[in-house]
This record gives sequence, C-alpha cells and structure tokens, in this order.
Amino acid sequence: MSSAVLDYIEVGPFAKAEGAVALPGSKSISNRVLLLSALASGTTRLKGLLDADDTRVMRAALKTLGVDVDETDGDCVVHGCSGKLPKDQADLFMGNAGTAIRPLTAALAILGGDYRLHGVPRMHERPIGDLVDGLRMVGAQVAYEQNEGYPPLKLSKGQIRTNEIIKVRGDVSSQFLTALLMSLPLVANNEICIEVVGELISKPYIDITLKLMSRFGVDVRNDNWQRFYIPANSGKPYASPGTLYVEGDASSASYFLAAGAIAGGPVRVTGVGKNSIQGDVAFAQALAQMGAKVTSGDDWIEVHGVNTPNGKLKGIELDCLAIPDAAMTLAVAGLFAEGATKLTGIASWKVKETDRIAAMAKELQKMGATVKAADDYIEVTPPKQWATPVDGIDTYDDHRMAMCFSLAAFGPLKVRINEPTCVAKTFPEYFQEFAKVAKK
Ligand SMILES: O=C(O)C1=C[C@@H](OP(=O)(O)O)[C@@H](O)[C@H](O)C1
Ligand SMILES: C=C(OP(=O)(O)O)C(=O)O
Repeated sequence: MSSAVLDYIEVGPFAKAEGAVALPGSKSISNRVLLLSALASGTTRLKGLLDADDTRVMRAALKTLGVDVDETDGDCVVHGCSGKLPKDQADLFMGNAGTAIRPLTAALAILGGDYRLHGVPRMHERPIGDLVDGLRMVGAQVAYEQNEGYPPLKLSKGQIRTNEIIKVRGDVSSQFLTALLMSLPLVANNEICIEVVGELISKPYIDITLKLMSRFGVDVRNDNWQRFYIPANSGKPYASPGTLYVEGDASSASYFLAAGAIAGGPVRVTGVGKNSIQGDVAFAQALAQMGAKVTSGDDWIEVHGVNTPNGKLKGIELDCLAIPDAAMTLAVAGLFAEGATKLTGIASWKVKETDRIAAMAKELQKMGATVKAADDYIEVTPPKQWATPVDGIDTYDDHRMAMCFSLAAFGPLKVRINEPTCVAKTFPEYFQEFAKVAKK
C-alpha cells in the first residue's frame, strides 16, 4: 500500500526535543465512525479523519460495497445506507488493518451476502477465530478459505437468530467484541446480550466503541465488562450525528510525548487532551511515573522535562493490558531510564503486526540494552554502552517498531531504521513530523 518504499532512514543523534505537533486522526475512531456512518441513516460529515493505509482499506471497502463516500472537499462525507449495504457480493482487501477486517466481517456476516475478506500475508496469520465462533453462534455463515481460525474468509447468507446469550472470548483481541457490538444492533429485534469469556483485554477500546455507538444513537449497557446489553430497536438502529470530529491519535502522540520526556521538552501534541475518549492518553501518566512533567488541556498534552533528582527518567513496572500500543513506546523510553523498565500484560503483542515481543527484544538488544522477555512481559535494562547496529534496526513491516525506535536517536549515536515506510499504516508523515521536534 505504501508509495515509494525506502530501504532505510538515518536519524540523529539528537540532543533535544522541543516543539509542537498537530496529530493525525485516531485510527481507532476513524475506522469505527466510517463503518457506523455507512450503516446509519442520514449523511455524516467526518472531520479530521485519518488518511493512512488502515483507513484507506476501510474507505475502499465501503465504496466497493456501494456506499457513497465523498472526499472531494477535504472532509469525508458518508451517505449512510440505513442498515442495508447496496452490494451483496464483493471481494475486499483489508491490508493489515485489524480495525477494518474484524468489524467489517461481523457487519457483512450479519447482513448476509457473498463476500470474501483477505489481507496482506501477515493478516492471514492474525487470529479471527473467536469472532467467527461468535458469529456462527448467531447463525452467520463464515468459512475459512485457507487456515482454520485465520483470514481469508468467505461469507454467505445465514439465518440470524439473537435470542440466546452470545459468547465471545475477550483475551486474544478486544476487536472481536467491538465487531459484535457494532454489528448486532442491525438485527436486534429483541434485547441482545453478549457475554465475554476469559479476561477482557484492551478495555479502553471497548469504551471507544460504546461511546461512538452512542453518538450514532445506540446505547449499550456495560455490566462490569462481563455482559453487554444491546437494546431492541425497530430495524434502523443507527442515526447519523451530522458532523463528527475525529480526535487526534493518542497512540501516535506517545512518540512525541516520550521525546519530550527523554530529551528535555517541552513537546506539545494537539488533537488529544483531557477530554479524549482514547485509553492511550494514559501513556502520559506512565511517563509521569517515570519522572516526566506532564500538563494537559482539553485538546493538548505537553511534556516538559523530568522531575527526578538527577534529571533522568526512572525505570518503572507497569501493567499495560489497557494500553498495548503505547506500551511499545515505553519499552524504548526504558533505554533512557535509570534502572529496569518492566511491562506486563502484553501477551497480545504476539498477534499484532508482527510478534512484537520477539521483535522488540531483538532490536532493543541491538542497541546494547539487556532484555528479558517471555509470553506476557518485557523488561528492559538500559545499555551500559550504547551500540549502533550497522545493518540498522529492523521494523518487521510494523509501523510502531519504526516509530518507537526513532526515539533511540536521542541516545549518543545515530540510528538507522530499515524500511521506514511501514509507518504508512497509521502515520504516513511520521518522520517529517518527528524531524520538527528532534533537534541536534
Ligand atoms: O479496537 C481498536 O481500535 C484497537 C484495539 C487494540 O487491539 P486488541 O484489542 O487486539 O489489543 C489495539 O492494539 C489496536 O491498535 C486498535
Ligand atoms: C495493533 C495495531 O493495529 P490493528 O488495528 O491492525 O490491530 C496497532 O496499530 O498497533
């Protein structure tokens, strides 16, 4: 999907981070509101929508499904289909976007039709079986084209029934629950109960889902993260809120905020702040725990220096179950801390864009850090002597690997980052924006 693929980029060494960055739109919000707008009655004007690979595949899929998505005046204007998509046959390429393939699979399986959903090779290694099990429980027809439990998927029309409690596992990805929550109102003749099996991970993303569904007129009751109740409706559950503003991306914010903490600051991000509905804003609190000075307003967060006796960040131990994406940034910030930084609750890293536990451990070690890692944690002890791998830091086609390792350039040595164009998944302009705040 990315345009010109660069072999590598060299960054740093930088002495200081200072400045302000206006964040691109939130990926999580963008893909949810695109789908909800398409399913709703009425026209929705989306302002500040993310323009990146993950949202391009969603917009392209909706257009293929016959939805009128107009992007000519800078906003994205979606003419909703009132719960019935125009095309009942389509072949849809979903790239490596979990937030696109999972909710769209659920919506299409529930609505019924002959659809095929597939993606890049890594997408075919990312699990979707728990969602398919949940969909089959309501009578949806979903078949695996290659490997049981993984895309590509073939959907056909099923007989949907929603009178029994629908169960879905919550411990592999919260996106399966999100997908069921967004699509089941389309067939809620009666109240529907979804029950989570196993521990629900990434809970703040469920909050995003519920808050956005509410903006489109569907209020789900969350009973202690165990059971979710979708109210019965008259057949057209979603109504356009008119104009909807997409917040800046809180996970993308983490790189700049960490730069401020590592290299002096002040660094300010605008587009997210105290009023954010994204759980990853909690990343700023983690930086504060490491000793950074953090302030925020309704629409901004700023990190300005470190508040420890020796002016260095301090290593922390933190459960990152609620902030899996921003947690990667903490692992790299750990290179600059005094003492070890231990991040727990990160088992989901294994099934994301790459096996992030293995990738992170390997690349941090290349920088000279001592790393302990297992199935659900990583512990980073900073380098005694910084190293710079001549062959560079590998990014594994994972946007977050490229973005968080740019921070290593605040160490004493320049850093070569291989295949940096993978940032196009969520933040195509990342390195240009980073260059504005990273100073020699
Ligand atoms: O619902 C979402 O928008 C997301 C949920 C999280 O995934 P998991 O629920 O798989 O942890 C997160 O890592 C992903 O980037 C976006
Ligand atoms: C896990 C991620 O993406 P996805 O939405 O594809 O799951 C991510 O952006 O870090």
